[in-house]
Amino acid sequence: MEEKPLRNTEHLRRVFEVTLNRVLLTWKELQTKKKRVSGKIHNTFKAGSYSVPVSEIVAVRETEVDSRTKDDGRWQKMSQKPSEAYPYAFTVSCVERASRHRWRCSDVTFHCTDGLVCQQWVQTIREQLSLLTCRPKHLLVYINPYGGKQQGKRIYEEKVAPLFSRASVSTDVIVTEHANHAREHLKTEAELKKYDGVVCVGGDGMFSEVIHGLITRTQRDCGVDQDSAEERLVPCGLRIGIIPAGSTDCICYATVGINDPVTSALHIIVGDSQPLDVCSVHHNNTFLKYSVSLLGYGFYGDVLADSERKRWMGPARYDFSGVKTFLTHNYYEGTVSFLPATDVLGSPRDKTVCTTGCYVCQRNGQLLSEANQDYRVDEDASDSECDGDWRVIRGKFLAINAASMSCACPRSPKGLSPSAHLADGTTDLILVRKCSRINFLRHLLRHTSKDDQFDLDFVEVHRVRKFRFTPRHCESDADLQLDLREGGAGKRLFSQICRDHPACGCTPIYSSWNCDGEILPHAAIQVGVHSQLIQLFARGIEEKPVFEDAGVPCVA
Ligand SMILES: CCCCCCCCCCCCC/C=C/[C@@H](O)[C@H](COP(=O)(O)O)NC(=O)CCCCC
Ligand SMILES: Nc1ncnc2c1ncn2[C@@H]1O[C@H](COP(=O)(O)OP(=O)(O)O)[C@@H](O)[C@H]1O
Ligand SMILES: [Ca+2]
Repeated sequence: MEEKPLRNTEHLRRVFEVTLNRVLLTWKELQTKKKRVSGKIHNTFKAGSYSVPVSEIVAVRETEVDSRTKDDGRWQKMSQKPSEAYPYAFTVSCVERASRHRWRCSDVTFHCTDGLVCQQWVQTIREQLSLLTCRPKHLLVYINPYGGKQQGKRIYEEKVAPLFSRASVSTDVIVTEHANHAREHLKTEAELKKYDGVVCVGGDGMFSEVIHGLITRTQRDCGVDQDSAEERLVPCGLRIGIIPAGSTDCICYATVGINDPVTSALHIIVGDSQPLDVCSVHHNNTFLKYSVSLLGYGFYGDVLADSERKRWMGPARYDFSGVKTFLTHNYYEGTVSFLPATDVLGSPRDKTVCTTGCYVCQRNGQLLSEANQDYRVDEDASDSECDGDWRVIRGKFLAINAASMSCACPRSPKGLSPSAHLADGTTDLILVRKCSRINFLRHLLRHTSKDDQFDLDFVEVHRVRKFRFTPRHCESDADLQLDLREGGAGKRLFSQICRDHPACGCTPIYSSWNCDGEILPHAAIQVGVHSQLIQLFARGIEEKPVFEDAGVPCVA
């Protein structure tokens, strides 16, 4: 569609030619300005051409024309009122990129002389928007009113709901009444066919509830037994959106680039899709949990366990428990076995970062489905240093972390594994061996600086498809006999008792797993990555936000 001339209110004294095709809405300035250079008058073009991708238009509406106009923050009368010269107007709301991956909804108003033309513009833009089938129309929203600083409800009502309604996205909203409310509702009751997606308002724990409900429901509907670690899981049909209102918001931060509710709402509205790997966690052929970000034993498990008792502190509980756990300096013995991902592009220390449209994720996803590989956990893998493709490492560990994504968050903007990929079918297994407090502090501090946290001789990192961990005390009878002879059993039993009595100061022999911020009390687990099992309303982190802080959405 082509029309001219139209005016937009950002530049009220300027006339633009506005064009619309399937991809772009563009407005080009028609007016020239006279400039005097060494006594001669020259015509010069000022500013020029502006455009916004149709895919980033949130909504369009006819606008009531006011006889006043705003200039530099003050209302002024113009010599000729726009309402007289251009009595009709429509407003396009679109995505505007601000700093640090933040998106905002910005309005551009176009004035014209003819009412019919104005209506035609609105109708045509609406038609274009209706062709964008990736956009959700009806969403199921769960709000955790107790997540983070307990602002979930307010954040949704004040920042998100108005945007959804402007974009004509309808919603069914459930404010959860107890933990696991969302999970159970999704598993059993929710009429999923009605919706184009599920949105959670909360932190990583709330997201975890939603994926558990959705994945479990999908597997049950498809007759897949979740208890079998070898089963190929069926991908979920519904996309998931996260409105960050939690304490760490790592999943949101690592998939969008920022934990900002308006940005996430806009990614949902424009219908972005980002596939995500999911780890399944089993113990002896019993399904325990799914994880998409961090599975952490030792340090992060202990931080979480301690912090859960201090929920009343809000997000600051992690800082308190972080310092306390650091000072406690517990290490844990056991065996880590893993299946390295040898046939993939990328490695944990290659300094690449997973970004929008990531080639590594696309290629590895493709390779996996072509090869239709089935990496089965070899239950007979012995304690040898290398067993088939599996590698086995025994030792004393301060932390065992599996990062299936970077785990970037406000505390560590580059994350636990800065080069981990969202959808490459692997997880980065980070082993931090027992070391001095000062060395461990060096390692931790490097999460917050440019220095490489893996470049330390007590830290190693492997990109893997599967792994398992067996704590030392349940390794084998032979170990138990040896331990008994060494007088270890008493200490061990004592430690087991003292786990529940931290005041006595004994060193516990077990940690627990931090599974996306939820405590997993089992120490012995086996983990497998399911490539691209779920889809988020996100697009990964945009490499170079185009024209940051521009006054208009996109300057051509
Ligand atoms: C002395 C300086 C220490 C600096 C250490 C910085 C390292 C931070 C890495 C944090 C990785 C966080 C991974 C994400 C975990 C979340 O899933 C989990 C739950 O989030 P939520 O549901 O939103 O509450 N958060 C945590 O486990 C907190 C870990 C904090 C560790 C200090
Ligand atoms: N209404 C509720 N009351 C209490 N706990 C809830 C409720 N809804 C969800 N939860 C639980 O709250 C926990 C933390 O939620 P989350 O949204 O991740 O906040 P945070 O980031 O502060 O941990 C999750 O384990 C979730 O299951
Ligand atoms: Ca991954």
